[in-house]
Amino acid sequence: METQAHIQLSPLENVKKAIIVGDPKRVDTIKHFLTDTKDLMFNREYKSILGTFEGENILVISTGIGAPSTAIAIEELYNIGIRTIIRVGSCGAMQQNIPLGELVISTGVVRDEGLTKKYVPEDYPGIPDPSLVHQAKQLSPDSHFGITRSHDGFYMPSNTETEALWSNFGILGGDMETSTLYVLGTLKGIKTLSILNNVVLYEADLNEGVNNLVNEAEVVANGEEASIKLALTLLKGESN
Ligand SMILES: O=P(O)(O)O[C@H]1O[C@H](CO)[C@@H](O)[C@H]1O
Ligand SMILES: O=c1cc[nH]c(=O)[nH]1
Repeated sequence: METQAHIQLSPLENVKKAIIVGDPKRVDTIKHFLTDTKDLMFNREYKSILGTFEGENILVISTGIGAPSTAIAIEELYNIGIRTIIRVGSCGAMQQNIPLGELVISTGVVRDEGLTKKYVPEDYPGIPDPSLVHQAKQLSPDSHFGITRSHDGFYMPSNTETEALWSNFGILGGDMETSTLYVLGTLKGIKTLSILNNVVLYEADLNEGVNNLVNEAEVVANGEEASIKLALTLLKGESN
């Protein structure tokens, strides 16, 4: 198989599981949790490494921000033989009871972006692999499980109103890649899950306990670490 145009990878022997992240810097963070690591490629927004977690080979790659670059990554990961993908991402909370650094695990997603509508009609659901959700609930019962929303416009003037609308329907948090992962995953037969670390409180829910910036950074970093450990443990248990 030819090297894939954007991720610049070819099939890797005995590598069928991947973690995707938006931010290329998070690839380096995850590297600390792996052994036998090898830097692979860094082309455009796609930075990749290979490593081992408790005997399991794991590919880690960044997608950049948003649906189009994520779809390219997923298509090309599929082409090189990846069949389970967990997103280790960040989100903004859409409920006031979700503190910074707590995990939101998406059990379904509102497809409020443009790209997946070009693949399937709007009525098509965005859902993860049910067995990964089940295992995540057992491993991390205190995480927030529920529906999330993926969007295209981080700085849209209408964001406050749009988020209030979806918050009233019980949506837990927002990111920009989960819907792409879930829709393409279902279409292609890739097992998927999205684990999101909350980095932004909903509305003005800033309480005094987390008002200190240093403390906030630490709490968010702890959440990121928890999301990485959960993803790696889930991938290790996967029989794919
Ligand atoms: O932290 P990552 O994984 O990039 O995820 C979130 O952060 C970015 C926005 O700042 C978007 O990509 C959003 O989905
Ligand atoms: O508020 C946020 C934070 C991260 N990602 C988003 O899409 N929104």
